[in-house]
Amino acid sequence: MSSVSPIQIPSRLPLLLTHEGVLLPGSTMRTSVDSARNLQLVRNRLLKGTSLQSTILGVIPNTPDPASDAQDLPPLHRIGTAALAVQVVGSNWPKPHYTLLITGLCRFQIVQVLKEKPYPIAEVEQLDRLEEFPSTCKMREELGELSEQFYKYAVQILDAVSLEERFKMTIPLLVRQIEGLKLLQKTRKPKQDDDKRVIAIRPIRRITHISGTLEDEDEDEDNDDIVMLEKKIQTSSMPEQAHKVCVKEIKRLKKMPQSMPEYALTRNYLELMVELPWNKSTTDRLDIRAARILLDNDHYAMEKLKKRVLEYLAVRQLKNNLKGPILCFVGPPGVGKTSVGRSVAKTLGREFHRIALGGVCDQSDIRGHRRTYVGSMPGRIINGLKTVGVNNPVFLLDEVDKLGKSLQGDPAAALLEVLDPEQNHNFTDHYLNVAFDLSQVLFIATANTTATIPAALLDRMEIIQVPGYTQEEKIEIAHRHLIPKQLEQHGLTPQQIQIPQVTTLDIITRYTREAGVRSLDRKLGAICRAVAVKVAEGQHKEAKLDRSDVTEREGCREHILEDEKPESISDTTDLALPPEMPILIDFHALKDILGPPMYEMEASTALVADHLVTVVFLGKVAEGRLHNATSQAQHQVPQGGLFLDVVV
Ligand SMILES: Nc1ncnc2c1ncn2[C@@H]1O[C@H](COP(=O)(O)OP(=O)(O)OP(=O)(O)O)[C@@H](O)[C@H]1O
Repeated sequence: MSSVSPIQIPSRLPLLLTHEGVLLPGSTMRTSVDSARNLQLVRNRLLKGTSLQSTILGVIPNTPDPASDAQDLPPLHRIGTAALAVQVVGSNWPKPHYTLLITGLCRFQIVQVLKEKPYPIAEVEQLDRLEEFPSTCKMREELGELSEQFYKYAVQILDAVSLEERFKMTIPLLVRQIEGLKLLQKTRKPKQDDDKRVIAIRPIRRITHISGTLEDEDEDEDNDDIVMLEKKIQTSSMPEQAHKVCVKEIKRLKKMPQSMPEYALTRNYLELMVELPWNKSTTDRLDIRAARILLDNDHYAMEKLKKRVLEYLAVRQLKNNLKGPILCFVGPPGVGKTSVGRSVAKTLGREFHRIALGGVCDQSDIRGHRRTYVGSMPGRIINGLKTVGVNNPVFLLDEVDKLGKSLQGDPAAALLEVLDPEQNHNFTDHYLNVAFDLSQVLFIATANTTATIPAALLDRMEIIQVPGYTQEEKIEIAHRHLIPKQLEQHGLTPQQIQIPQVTTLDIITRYTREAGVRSLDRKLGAICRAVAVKVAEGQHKEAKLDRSDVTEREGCREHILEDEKPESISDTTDLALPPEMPILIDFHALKDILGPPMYEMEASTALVADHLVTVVFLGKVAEGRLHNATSQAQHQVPQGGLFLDVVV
């Protein structure tokens, strides 16, 4: 018991009759005042009275005040709460109305009603010691507040004057509350990433801190991620310098509020750092004989290129860790430069990554942006390493001759550091801001011409010219590589389609004009698509001419009479017949699929058969066309004839 003498409430109290909610000692509630007696009470006691005593009211629960004061006072609840009116807010519209903010002080019991009008006044007996509430009775207040929602129980709690009795009443209510929360948790679906620890912690959190539970869960997940990230940093095999930076950054991240924009930036940075293949590499398969077979299998002709690539690989086999030259394949489009690069990666058993440099005019594309920039990210080299996941891939720098220049710097200058074997073991991307060792990466560059490659870059590379193909080479490439690839892509088999060499020659001479084979490949794709439709529809009628007929007609196709023409692929008149295999692609089928020929034989090459010496004069033409025209002319010179190629 406290030695301080208890505060006494007045022995006569004006009564405020309420029927919504129960005010318990120590709690605060807002109550609406709109009935006659209660309005009188507010006007006379609270709005007119100025002493502290005039603000103390007796709040009687469970007793509705009649609408008019002409009616008798209803039977009053025996026990009430003495309350302090803290705030009065009122309005006269649409009818007089007040809202009171009242704080419960202590219980009292009505001894006798002294007056009924204009508002009831009663003689009361104080039941609680008033000074106990703020200090020792905190528990009682909390228990009271928690059970406020249960109106009927609240009235009973109010009636329970002795502390023991009050505990007896509130404990079952608390147990019910806890059971309810447990049930709620069971019905919630557990998240996939919830581990046992999280589940074990959550029920406790819910009971102690019910509001904002979802936010807590999000925070938990984020914290778990950071713990994982920290573990990854500790176990990663990054160099010491990078490790130090990561440790510093994760310390900052832990202290940072998640709402800060820098939080996401730092997190992304650390995630990249742990993902990078600092020490992860593939083992090279350096078998020159196997490499030769693989290169020969993948590419027809290109002897010079293949020879140099094999030399390069042989030196690598003999001397590991070669700081050799960077190979740069230069040639017209579609001659297989990229494709050879891919084969080199395959022969070495390394990962392959292509970096298209065409149109790149900002040096941060190569070297990344500093982290202070909004939307900063690493450059293409570091991105490529993250994609392949090893530190010794084959990087194909495609189209180095198409690098641009702008106010944002010269990307070619940034490439100098990447390609220099003396410097690239310390390559520093602006985003990472720590050195990454690129010395294990095998760089191969491709270009269409050396004319536009910056001199400093050209100086670091060994140029290997890849010339265009002759017609014979193109026919071989088509039949060995392109047609089987197209058939496979279109789900066709050699039993369903037959493309004779003479047709291929027709495509090469009449439908394409190129040094490489890309257009040829596209035309073959178009043929395969058309045949795929026929095969799928089952509406094809076999072309009636056999292969010998085709050979006979070579050179005099234009003179075939209309009635002698074989039925073409577009003839679908006889729908009842099943398709007869294989579908032969002859000149007429070609015309149906690809349309009329785009190029006719050039006069200069058509006439060569009659002359022993042919001179081809060519003006200013593209490199690819020049080679193509000369190779066509060379092809047409009869046995024993002399071919003279004069370029003006
Ligand atoms: N000698 C060859 N043997 C087999 N296929 C070839 C040969 N030359 C080119 N090809 C095929 O031609 C296609 C185009 O080749 P690729 O993309 O490598 O050309 P490119 O020279 O890199 O062209 P660009 O300069 O436009 O990038 C590929 O499908 C490739 O397989």
